[in-house]
Amino acid sequence: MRYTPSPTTTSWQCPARAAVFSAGSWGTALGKVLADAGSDAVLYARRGEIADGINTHRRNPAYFPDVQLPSALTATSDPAAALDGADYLVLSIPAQSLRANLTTWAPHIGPNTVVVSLMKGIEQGTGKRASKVISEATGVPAGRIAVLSGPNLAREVITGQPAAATIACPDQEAARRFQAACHTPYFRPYTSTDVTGCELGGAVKNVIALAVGIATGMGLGHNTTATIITRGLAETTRLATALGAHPATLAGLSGLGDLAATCSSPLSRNRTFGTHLGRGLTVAQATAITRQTTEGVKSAQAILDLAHDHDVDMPITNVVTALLHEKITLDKAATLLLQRPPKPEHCPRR
Ligand SMILES: NC(=O)c1ccc[n+]([C@@H]2O[C@H](COP(=O)([O-])OP(=O)(O)OC[C@H]3O[C@@H](n4cnc5c(N)ncnc54)[C@H](O)[C@@H]3O)[C@@H](O)[C@H]2O)c1
Ligand SMILES: O=P(O)(O)OC[C@H](O)CO
Repeated sequence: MRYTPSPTTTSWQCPARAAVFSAGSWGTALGKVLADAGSDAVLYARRGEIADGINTHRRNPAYFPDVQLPSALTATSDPAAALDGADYLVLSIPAQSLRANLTTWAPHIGPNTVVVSLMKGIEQGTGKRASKVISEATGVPAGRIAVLSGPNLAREVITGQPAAATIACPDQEAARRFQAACHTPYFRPYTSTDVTGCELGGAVKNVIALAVGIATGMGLGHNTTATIITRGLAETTRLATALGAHPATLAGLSGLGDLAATCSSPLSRNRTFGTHLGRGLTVAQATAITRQTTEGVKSAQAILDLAHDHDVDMPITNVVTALLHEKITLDKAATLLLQRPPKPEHCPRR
């Protein structure tokens, strides 16, 4: 039986105005969530034809041509117009392009606008999480920077299938307000103050999903993928807690929840990219057939550098990074993981 979402209710409606930058997969899906929650949502689209498609035909022709969008979700190609009077700036662009884009957009951010990051990547070269990049590039204080992360495959969310997420912000009131702005009968956000755990759970799960994809592409079965997921969560938790995260966050929606969804779904771009590698494609070949943002490919080295800086052992991330740089073969990757020295299952750093 197909799941049919119940009609949108008005019980959580709030008159917030949210500007979502930009109109890719997750931006469009979260824009619809905000509109369905009763918020006034506007998408910023770089390409005029996408904004036109949304305003005229209620469709995003590039990302979800088959999905009808609500009339409360509008679009513009003018960043200043999108940000005019916005209570929230919701950012959903590739993490590596964040700093440069914010330099252009920052002058239009209002003095009370809360910036919400949906991004699951770590900046190359600096090892910085999106919230830190936002604070540096815009001067917005930490209390006005939130992160939303969880098991949120965009196509499932935009078609109204039930999902939940974590909204983390040092200012609990700001998190609660954004929770109200995006709470619908099919999308249930929880609040947290653990921004570090939330962001690292989201970024590292992409690398672990690459590893699961590689194993799947090599024809390996569920014991192998379950082992990668479990040990992947262990190394994610080691890194996140070394950087100050609460361990419970990694067992929550933005940790285990997202890891489970991403590692098990063919909708995941990271898992799919890994599958291509596992089937023998080169990184260049896999990149050429991947049209959308695959954060794990760009963030793996930065995550590994962070781990080295904090003396944390991340064997799966290490092997995935070596494969992405074509320093080892697939056979060597399996050997490297399985022939590590024996150790107890639970160790804080190793
Ligand atoms: N798709 C999902 O299911 C999903 C779910 C949760 C989180 N995320 C995260 O959201 C972020 C965005 O992912 P997505 O899936 O929407 O990607 P996408 O590839 O579908 O869309 C990316 C968007 O960013 C824009 N963009 C691309 N390069 C840009 C640049 N250099 N400067 C400015 N804009 C640029 C594109 O025009 C597009 O609107 C990623 O960090 C991803 O990890 C995605
Ligand atoms: O398609 P991916 O691999 O970027 O994953 C999408 C989301 O992060 C799942 O929560």
